[in-house]
Amino acid sequence: MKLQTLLSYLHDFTAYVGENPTITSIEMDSRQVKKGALFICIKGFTVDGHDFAKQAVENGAVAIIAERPLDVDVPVIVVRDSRRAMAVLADAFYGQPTHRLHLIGVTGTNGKTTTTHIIEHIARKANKKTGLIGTVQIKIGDDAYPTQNTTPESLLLQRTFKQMVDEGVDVAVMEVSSHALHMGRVHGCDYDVAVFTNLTQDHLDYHGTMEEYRNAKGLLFAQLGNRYDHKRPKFAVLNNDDPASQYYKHMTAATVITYGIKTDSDIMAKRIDIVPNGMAFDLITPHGTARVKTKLIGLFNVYNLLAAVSACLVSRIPFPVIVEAIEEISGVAGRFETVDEGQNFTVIVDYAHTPDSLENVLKTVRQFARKKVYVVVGCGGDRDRTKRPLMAKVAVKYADMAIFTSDNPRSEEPERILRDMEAGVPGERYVTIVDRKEAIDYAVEQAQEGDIVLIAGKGHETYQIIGDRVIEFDDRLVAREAIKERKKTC
Ligand SMILES: CC(=O)N[C@H]1[C@@H](OP(=O)(O)OP(=O)(O)OC[C@H]2O[C@@H](n3ccc(=O)[nH]c3=O)[C@H](O)[C@@H]2O)O[C@H](CO)[C@@H](O)[C@@H]1O[C@H](C)C(=O)N[C@@H](C)C(=O)N[C@H](CCC(=O)O)C(=O)O
Ligand SMILES: Nc1ncnc2c1ncn2[C@@H]1O[C@H](COP(=O)(O)OP(=O)(O)OP(=O)(O)O)[C@@H](O)[C@H]1O
Repeated sequence: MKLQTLLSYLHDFTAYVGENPTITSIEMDSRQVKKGALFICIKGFTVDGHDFAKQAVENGAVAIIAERPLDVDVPVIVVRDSRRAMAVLADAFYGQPTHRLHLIGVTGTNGKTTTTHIIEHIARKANKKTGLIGTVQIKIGDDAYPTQNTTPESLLLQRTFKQMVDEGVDVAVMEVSSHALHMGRVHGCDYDVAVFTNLTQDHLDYHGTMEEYRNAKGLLFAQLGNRYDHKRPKFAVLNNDDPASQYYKHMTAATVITYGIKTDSDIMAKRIDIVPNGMAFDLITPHGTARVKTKLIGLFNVYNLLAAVSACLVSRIPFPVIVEAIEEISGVAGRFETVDEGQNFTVIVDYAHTPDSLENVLKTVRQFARKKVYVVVGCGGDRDRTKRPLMAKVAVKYADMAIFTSDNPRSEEPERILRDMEAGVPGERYVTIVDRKEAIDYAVEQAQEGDIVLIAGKGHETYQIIGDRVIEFDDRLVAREAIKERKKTC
């Protein structure tokens, strides 16, 4: 594609005089640049891409997008916000792939991964070829690819959508983080359905206030009428039991479909019961009503199921197919995943890493706990500090024994993170063990017949970030080993 053609998609840049080279690729990392590339300088959080423009040119870049003029021998196009410009250019360069996909975006503090996996499962049951983008992985059909972010940067995102189109995907479902919405990573995406799960405290280190956080999520539902933004969705699927939905309802131009348990909604769950190995509830929709049984556990998962059902119904998946699919779905990796080595107590690994998700998961554990509940929990470093005392409070409130430990301390001193947690529970009973493996071992050693050990915070993750080291660490494997060890010594 010619540079000038590509630039015609941008409406906010400083015109340049010079050559009109053919662009054969777009890159944001100078190390990936090959001959013919358009290099986009992104001001990062750790380094500034503008500093790598010369290296990009040496590697073959034929034009540069930047936020300021640069002294290089190729055309430099100056834009106000290169991250947002990148999203528009990537969308154009890859042939606006989301126009050719049925795209479902899921946002909310908790439940994005679970809801997207349920939607993927239902769509597959309806014989659709699916694509999935989220925290755990990127999937195209049965092929899985690792990913770093919940919502990737726009270049990877649009490249992935293009691959999905090429491989015949019909339904693409993705998690849309508030960071991605705020940074413009999803600009250019043409959503058919936008889903909201819930809004509770998280990411205030980035967004500052709950209002800003709510507004960032709202961008998924808004029609801002600006070519930089993603198109408005056709349907907005909103959790009627969450107050933030009222705000999104008023700001969206999409057709609103609501779901809920407490508030009268288009799609509802009633008569929710805990049954052996799962739950049963009446699923009430405009397309039919059925008593469904699911292997998923916890009221929060009823919400996730309702969100997914609503998205699938507006995506014209038949009700009977949805019901059949729900009954089959087992859990999502690291979400309420049990570790079973035949021991006489229960060990659950869960990704709960916000006060609200920890509370939900502990309430669920409490519902079926016959004896003591142990929780092993920590908080991430370099992330929202205000969550720490709140998570400690929740742990102490619902568990018989809370064991505070390290999550991913990143560049922070682990002891300092733990002190922040402890500040939330003065005078309460808890144990602090900095080393996560030792903390898990301790909980497993303490557990007696019928007890439940919940290991919270890292779920599916297979690593731990301590300082600048990324070490192999999987709560499920560590717990499994601890249980085996315990059995040997018993
Ligand atoms: C704060 C943030 O969003 N950071 C993201 C960002 O990293 P960064 O800005 O630090 O990038 P950088 O490393 O400083 O580099 C700046 C630029 O210089 C370029 N560069 C760098 C070195 C070089 O030699 N040459 C070169 O060209 C880089 O390619 C980049 O374009 O760009 C990276 C590449 O795309 C992202 O992986 C990274 O996300 C990190 C991992 C992250 O944790 N982000 C969080 C805040 C986030 O986005 N989270 C949300 C949701 C989480 C949730 O819901 O729980 C998410 O969607 O993941
Ligand atoms: N609807 C929900 N409401 C509250 N808590 C939930 C809900 N669904 C899941 N959870 C809890 O939150 C944890 C994370 O769930 P999930 O991975 O589906 O959310 P997420 O939005 O993708 O999180 P993240 O963006 O941080 O990856 C689960 O392990 C569970 O404890």
